[in-house]
Amino acid sequence: MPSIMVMYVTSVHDTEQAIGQNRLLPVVVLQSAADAEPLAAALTAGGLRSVEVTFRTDAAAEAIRIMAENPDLLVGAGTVLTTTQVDAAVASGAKFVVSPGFSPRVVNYCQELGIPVYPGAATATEIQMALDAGLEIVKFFPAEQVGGAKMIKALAAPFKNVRFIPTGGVNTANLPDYLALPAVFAVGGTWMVAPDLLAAGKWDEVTRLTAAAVALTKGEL
Ligand SMILES: O=C[C@H](O)COP(=O)(O)O
Ligand SMILES: CC(=O)C(=O)O
Repeated sequence: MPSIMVMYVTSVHDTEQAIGQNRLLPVVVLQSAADAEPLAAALTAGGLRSVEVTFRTDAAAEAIRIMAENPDLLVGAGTVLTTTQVDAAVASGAKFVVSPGFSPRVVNYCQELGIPVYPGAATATEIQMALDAGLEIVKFFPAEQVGGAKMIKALAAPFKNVRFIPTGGVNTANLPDYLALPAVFAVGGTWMVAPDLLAAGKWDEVTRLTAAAVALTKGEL
């Protein structure tokens, strides 16, 4: 095996620890890589250790590269739909890959590279596909629209070892419903990194919302 494999295998544990520590995964859509550094600083100041930067914009790869330089932040790539994007994410220093749905091609490729991958699985069939691929942590997207915390609770009954990262429509009002479920590994969302906040460079507000969300995960609010 190439030595790069050893590096990634080590990082599976580190990755899960970093995401699981906060149980919170901000989903970032950055229009400009120039915002990557202040955003990383704002998130870590709010107490977060992990972030997903989506390939929904052309700035993604460069933003990941810049944010990955922050030693306090574990940076992953989101909205990864192709193996070409996996390559771009890895080259930029992404430590994990997230997809909205289940693509055997993307999953297989990530596994070949040894980079942790969290594909979307929102039905029993998709969860079984993930299990067949040897995965037990999946994205659950779009969470609120497909049944929310109740749906996860129902799916967790037969799939006892599966853990979910619900994303889509989560906010401070429904966050506690998700966090109350042991099957929820972490909760994803944009509310602390809303596009209008990023566009306006409101980094203090990003930190405030992040800190409030982190406090919620700790049951402090
Ligand atoms: O994966 C990202 C989703 O689009 C989440 O967005 P949202 O938290 O604004 O619903
Ligand atoms: C929705 C999601 O998880 C993603 O875009 O990666």
